[in-house]
Amino acid sequence: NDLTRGLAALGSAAENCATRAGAAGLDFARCVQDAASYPNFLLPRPLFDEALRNASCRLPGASRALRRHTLDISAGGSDCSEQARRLDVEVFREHPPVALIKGFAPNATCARLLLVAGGLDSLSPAVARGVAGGFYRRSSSKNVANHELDAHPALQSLRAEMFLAAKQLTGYSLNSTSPEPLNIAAYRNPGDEYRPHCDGRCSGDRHRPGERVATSILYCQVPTEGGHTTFTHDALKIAPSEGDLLVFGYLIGQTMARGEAEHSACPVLAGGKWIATQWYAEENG
Ligand SMILES: O=C(O)CCC(=O)C(=O)O
Ligand SMILES: [Fe+2]
Repeated sequence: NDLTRGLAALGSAAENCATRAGAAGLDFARCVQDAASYPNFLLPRPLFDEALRNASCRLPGASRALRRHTLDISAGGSDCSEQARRLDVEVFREHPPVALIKGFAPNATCARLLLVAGGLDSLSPAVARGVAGGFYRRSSSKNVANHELDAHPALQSLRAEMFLAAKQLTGYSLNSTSPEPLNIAAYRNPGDEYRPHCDGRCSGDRHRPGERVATSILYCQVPTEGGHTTFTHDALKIAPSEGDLLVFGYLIGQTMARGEAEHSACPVLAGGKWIATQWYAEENG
């Protein structure tokens, strides 16, 4: 029938376009749309997004950075000394930004964070779209309350540095006085994943003061196979190392991005993965 044919066409168009999308400038979503003459088959939008996302997960190798630069951040240490750090940054997209900071957090900081969170066994099935442990988000997670985090100088400065880095890499003014809690998430079983979604409102309309505009993901454990973070609409496939921090924003001028904000965690194929996600709200709320 039409749906089956449409899905097959989408799938192969997506594979095809994803392989070619390594070349800068190719609009992956547009390529798939044109090749599969979507929406002629009248496929629901989520199926289109699924096809894009599955193709981006199956891309051979990872995306290459457009450019690299260094970032100097200095968060006041617990002894009030200024500790300046110079970090290597890989930029994968300029607007809205997607950038990976290499070696952001040492192993010991991740270990401390996990200890404070109560260990991986204390996490509960993650909730997405109001459903826990569902098909949409197969992982487990937990929020670490701000007062728990702030009780540990190493974690307090970890977060201070996250905010500095996120501000500098996005250029947004972010609310650091009342941050959202840090979210710990683990993908422990083969097939665990987080299907394509947006962290904020990917509505394409004018942004509202004080709403969520950026995300950072600290990768504390990366799987040996699979589990990449992908940006569905431009076939970006990020392959971080342990300790790296991914920062991405979803504002285009004063407008909330749409497809550019959509991302996913590909299914873990081997090994385990755990991350710490910080969501950032704009300052004027
Ligand atoms: O696990 C990932 O790579 C993505 C996680 C994510 O999208 C989130 O925590 O909002
Ligand atoms: Fe997300």
